[in-house]
Amino acid sequence: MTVRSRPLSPHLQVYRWTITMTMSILHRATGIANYFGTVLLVAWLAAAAWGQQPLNLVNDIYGSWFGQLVLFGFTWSLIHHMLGGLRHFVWDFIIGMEAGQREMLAWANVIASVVLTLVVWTLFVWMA
Ligand code: HEM
Repeated sequence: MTVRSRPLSPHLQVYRWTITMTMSILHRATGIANYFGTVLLVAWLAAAAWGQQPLNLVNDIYGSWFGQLVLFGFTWSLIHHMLGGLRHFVWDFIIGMEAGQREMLAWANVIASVVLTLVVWTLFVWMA
């Protein structure tokens, strides 16, 4: 029996890496991060309902440099994911799908997520 060489589907390494590919992965990654971040929010609310001592403990943990780093990341993840969701909403109207527009929307998502996260933390954490 002769073995015919079949066409191979292109491997991931064949593709040129694009910002839209990165955003696709980031959207799912931030979605997963949002699940874990929501657990942190629930833990804080549960501690508050439990009493002053558990609340102080959670506040101390969240107020540490590591806690602040995680909360900053969670804020960025939420905002980045929300803006990504709005990007999908825009696409639902078949707008912003052309070459160039996709990249522009992707960069706008990245830049706006960083700017908005800094605005939220400046107003509600650093200046509060
Ligand atoms: C804590 C809040 C949220 C959590 C835990 C969450 C979680 C997730 C996860 C895990 C995915 C990936 C699903 C998959 O790829 O199979 C996802 C996708 C998605 N999320 Fe969220 N999400 C949250 C908030 C939001 C918000 C606020 C928006 C809109 C403003 C949004 C819009 C979307 C959209 C449109 C997709 C689908 C994207 C696609 O089709 O590729 N999400 N979300």
